[in-house]
Amino acid sequence: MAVTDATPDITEVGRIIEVEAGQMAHGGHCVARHEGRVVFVRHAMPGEKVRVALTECDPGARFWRGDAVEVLRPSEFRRIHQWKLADVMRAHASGRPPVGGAEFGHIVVPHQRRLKAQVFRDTVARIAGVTLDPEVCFAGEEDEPTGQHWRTRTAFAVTPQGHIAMHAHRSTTLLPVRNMPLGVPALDALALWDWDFTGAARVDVATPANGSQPLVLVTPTPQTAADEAKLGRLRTRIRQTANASAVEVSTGLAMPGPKRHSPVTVERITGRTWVSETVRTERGGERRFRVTGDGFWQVHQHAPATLVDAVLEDAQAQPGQIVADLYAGAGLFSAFLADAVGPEGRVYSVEASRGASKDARRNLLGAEQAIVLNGPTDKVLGSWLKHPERAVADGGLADTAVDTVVLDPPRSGAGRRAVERILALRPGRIVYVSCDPASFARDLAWLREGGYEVERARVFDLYPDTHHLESVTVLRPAADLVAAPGVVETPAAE
Ligand SMILES: C[S@@+](CC[C@H](N)C(=O)[O-])C[C@H]1O[C@@H](n2cnc3c(N)ncnc32)[C@H](O)[C@@H]1O
Repeated sequence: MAVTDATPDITEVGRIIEVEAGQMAHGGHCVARHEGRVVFVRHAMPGEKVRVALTECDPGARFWRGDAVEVLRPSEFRRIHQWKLADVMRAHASGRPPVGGAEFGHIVVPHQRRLKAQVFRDTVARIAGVTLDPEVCFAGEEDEPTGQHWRTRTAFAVTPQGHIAMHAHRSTTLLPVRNMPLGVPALDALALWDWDFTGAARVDVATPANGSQPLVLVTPTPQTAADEAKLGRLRTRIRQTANASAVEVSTGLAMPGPKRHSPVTVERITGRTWVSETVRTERGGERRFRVTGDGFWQVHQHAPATLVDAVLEDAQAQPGQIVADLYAGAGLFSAFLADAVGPEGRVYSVEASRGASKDARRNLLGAEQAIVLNGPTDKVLGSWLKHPERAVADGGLADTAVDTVVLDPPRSGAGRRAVERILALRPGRIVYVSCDPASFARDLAWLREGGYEVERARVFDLYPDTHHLESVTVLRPAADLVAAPGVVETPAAE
């Protein structure tokens, strides 16, 4: 059943064209041409000949979009999509769109990784003007996993009838779901498809990788939030269902603040408003973290340990050094970096979200060398540059230099101002963790203009069956570097 909330204002949607799929591009689509026009084709693979159902095809548009719904000449790396609702072939045959979020499910996993590395290389070369040859890594120990059962964080929309659902790609169409194969098994065990979420707009689920108590966080619709009787009914239904559940589960309401950017308030219904995560690393030992309901946590069950090991390896933090961990969330990297620099060193854990900084303070308890600074990165760095003498007790640098900057910004990247301020600190090493190759490439171009060069780049497949990728790149002042193998200048796009 598809619940369509809006009809796109496009002509000829659904028309079938035949194309040869070209390179995989950032965003998860192959670039193809039809009668001189570029068509972005999802669910295809480079080199395949496919029939495409157009999903956006305004006659005046520079490019169109479509889904490959029939394969005339398949790639040797194609497989049958393992998630029926996300499989475009079966969806098309039953007259509905596929759910978004598993657009690489038709590709065998090792080839998904090759394509992600190629997308990273192409995007960085086009935007930053440098060709990086990244090492390709993945999370966990499987050599050739199915690509499923890895998500510990999942967000669902809610239909007007109160059922959890997912959106079709670039659409307001809601598709109710009865399983979520990318989720860890604990997600299916909750059977959220049988809960009644009437009055809710969104449901966020955290199913911790260590198997501890999951948390279901329900965001009411604005109408429900404004009506105490409706909100009360939603609360009661959630409490009764959670209490009757075979699985012990925490539940809460995520209440938006009065203004658009006000922080969300998490109200407990059952259990607790946070989850516990355990991160077992090779380089830094094991630590436990507390993450409040709406706070950021890496999505893949093995991502926290994988990224901590990568950051520790690349940062090479030494006892007594000063490290700035920017966009630090609940203090994941800060905690391990604090152990690496020891009591003589210092780690500044800089994070904009108040809730995440509160978690970071708890997670870093006992590490006197870790200083949590709550505020936007560019503002914190701006105040360091303006008042370099400010005392450590006041969040300042006390006239000391920053040895290493680790940054892990959101999808939009760090942006010009933050990059300029990182450059002004002149760290000996910058470790850039990114989940978006385009914003990373834009920031990288500025870092290179500022005199830094890439020493090493790695692409991590932390989002199997999707087009998303994570990268970890180390930069050092160009003067300190002998040209790294596999880094080649390419002309940047205008
Ligand atoms: C990709 S997450 C990384 C969190 C952490 N490094 C981890 O791995 O758990 C990005 C974090 O940046 C925070 N953030 C977003 N904009 C920010 C800004 N301008 N300054 C500081 N933190 C910001 C978000 O709240 C989020 O916690």
